[in-house]
Amino acid sequence: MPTLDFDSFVLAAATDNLEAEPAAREDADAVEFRLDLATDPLDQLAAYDGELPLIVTNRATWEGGEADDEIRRLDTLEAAVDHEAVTAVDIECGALDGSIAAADTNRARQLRETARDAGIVVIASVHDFESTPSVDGLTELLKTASDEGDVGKLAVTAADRSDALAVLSATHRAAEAGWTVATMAMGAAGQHTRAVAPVYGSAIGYAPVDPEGATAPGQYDLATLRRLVDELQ
Ligand SMILES: O=C1C[C@@](O)(C(=O)O)C[C@@H](O)[C@@H]1O
Repeated sequence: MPTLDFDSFVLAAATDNLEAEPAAREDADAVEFRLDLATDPLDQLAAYDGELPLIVTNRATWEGGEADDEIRRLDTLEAAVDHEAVTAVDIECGALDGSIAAADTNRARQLRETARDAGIVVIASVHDFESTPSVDGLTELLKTASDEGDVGKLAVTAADRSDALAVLSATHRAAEAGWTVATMAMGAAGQHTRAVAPVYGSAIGYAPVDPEGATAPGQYDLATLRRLVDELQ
């Protein structure tokens, strides 16, 4: 099973069903397994014998996902990082930096250390499903996220081209500063950033394994994102 260091771009195929992994092999470098959307996620993991390394995500409801019990959410994530196919774990930045009052910050930090001890990359993520902050605001968020994780990930919602451009500018600034980041603007106005942000240094892109199963607004299908990224790089 290859491990990924995120020094070069990683295309993650998102799914709630690990049995679909063979369909992603041609275009993806990894699978993002969305535990919060999956049925029996730990059983699926135990049965996983696919080729692609896994990024495990158990997205909290307070960050746009479906995992609503914070203790159970982190327990499941901790059990998941034990699997040998797991190369990275996504932990919401708000759970790590204490900015979400309800989050069990200590647990999340403990999980981060457990993951690092096991050689697993920590992706500290921030999502904004409403809007796009200013370039300075985005840069600040990327700084915090990349301080908290090995990769700082930021997905915001673009209403127009200026928002999309702000995401690209902040990505460029972050890469120039030497931070490892992953960025994208969600929504139709931001769609092209999914292909273009990697040119400015974004280390991860996401597309659904099943085109009907998008995990965020504005995602391209997997083959399209692979082709666009490869052509622009
Ligand atoms: O954080 C991200 C990025 C994402 O929200 C996107 O916009 O493609 C998709 C999610 O599955 C993933 O966890």
